[in-house]
Amino acid sequence: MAQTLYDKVWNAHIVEQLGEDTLLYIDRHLIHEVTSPQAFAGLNEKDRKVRRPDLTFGTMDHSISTRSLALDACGPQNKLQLQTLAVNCEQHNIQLYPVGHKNQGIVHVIGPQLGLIQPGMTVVCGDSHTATHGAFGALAFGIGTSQVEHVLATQTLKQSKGKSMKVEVAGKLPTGVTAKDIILAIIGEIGHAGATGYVIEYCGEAIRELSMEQRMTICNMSIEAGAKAGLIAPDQKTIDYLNGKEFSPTGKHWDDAVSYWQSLTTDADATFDTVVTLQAKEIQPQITWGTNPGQVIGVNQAIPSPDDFDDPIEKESAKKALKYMGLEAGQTWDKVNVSHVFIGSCTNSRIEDLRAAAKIAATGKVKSNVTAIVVPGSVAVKELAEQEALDVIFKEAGFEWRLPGCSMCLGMNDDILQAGDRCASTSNRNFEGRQGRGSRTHLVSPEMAVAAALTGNFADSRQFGE
Ligand SMILES: CC(C)[C@H](C(=O)O)[C@@H](O)C(=O)O
Ligand code: SF4
Repeated sequence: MAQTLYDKVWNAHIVEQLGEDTLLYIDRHLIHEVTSPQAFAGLNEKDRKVRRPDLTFGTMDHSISTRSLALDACGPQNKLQLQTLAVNCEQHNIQLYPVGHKNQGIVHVIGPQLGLIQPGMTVVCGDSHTATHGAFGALAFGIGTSQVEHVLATQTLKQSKGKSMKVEVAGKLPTGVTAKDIILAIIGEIGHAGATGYVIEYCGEAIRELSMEQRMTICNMSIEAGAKAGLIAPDQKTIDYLNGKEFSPTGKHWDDAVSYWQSLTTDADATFDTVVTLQAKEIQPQITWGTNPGQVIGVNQAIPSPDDFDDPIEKESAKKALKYMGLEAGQTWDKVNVSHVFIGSCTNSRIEDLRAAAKIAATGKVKSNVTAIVVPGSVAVKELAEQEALDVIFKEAGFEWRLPGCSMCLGMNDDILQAGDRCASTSNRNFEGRQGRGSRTHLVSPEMAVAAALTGNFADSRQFGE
């Protein structure tokens, strides 16, 4: 029978069928300080060992400071959480990349960067943005803390199979429009719960043309459309990206792996439960105006009115969102001033993001009433950016250049906004209070974030030219 990529990866990992559910083998388990302590406590209580410590990798990312390497820089609670991760990894023989290690960074940035994520793998992490790794054609999804314990103990996980959705982005993307704009436009189209219960496969010319890092930006936000996971079939770009990475296979293993990876495509006659098609040429730089990622419009569109929505729930939600965001129907983006700009997060903190941002930053200065920070996704990204002197460009333009971590994406450290602050943010969530109580988040691409920093309001990044 014809199979989708999702079917192929799923079927290759079935350990046992348990009624409606399936016990899946897990190839890679990533852990961080926030969702692992209770899982380890559970194991320790029952005197269990980690079944495959060699398949488990840890990093510190959420609760760390972006100004100091000291574990106590963000207070005793954060320090305790970080130390607990270190003790657990030590005790269970798990490779940890703590603050100060050359491999440290946001969990979804370091996994791919180290070659830990390969096509056809099952990848889990106690973190909803694990979907990022689907960019490699790996079935990757976030799990809860009790499931983290289950995977640590057994290297398996009970799952129910999702429905399949094909999202095709046809044709070529206009110049100056980015992967972030594609995924925001997709979520705008299907809604923030539009893919609930589905695994999405992204395809079409515009997706094929994206680099691996751009594909990660797309898959990263699958969860923001409600999807269980997002996938992109591996191709030559995937193989080239993985070639020579620290944990990539070598020699004969590499050749065998590559021929397996090349089989990981959806069969031509396979069918999906739902198909959505977008025309790439219609996508323009996107900005969220509301408090979920589906409340998004193009930079040249005016803020909508609740009356524009027929659905009573959407109408009400728009009304509430506009109030919270302090916006008025009909307002144009050039009239919306920002107080903060955040470039970072597992969506947009990789080297290509920083290069694209720096190119625009080089053309001007951050407005004096705007606080703008750049937080690289990992130590490796930071070092590469510094080799390329991107940090110099950012600092000369008036941006702060920070240490790697999740930072202002969710403010589990001291990078927090105050009530009423308005932030152009390259992250992935814009719900009420996400970056601090009462703060207002607008999700944008790195290019659009820099454009907002330089003008003090939202502006079309394409006007900054080549
Ligand atoms: C802290 C963690 C559990 C959380 C997640 O699962 O996504 C965080 O990474 C986030 O982005 O909100
Ligand atoms: S960068 Fe943001 S979205 Fe990504 S893992 Fe960290 S907190 Fe979650």
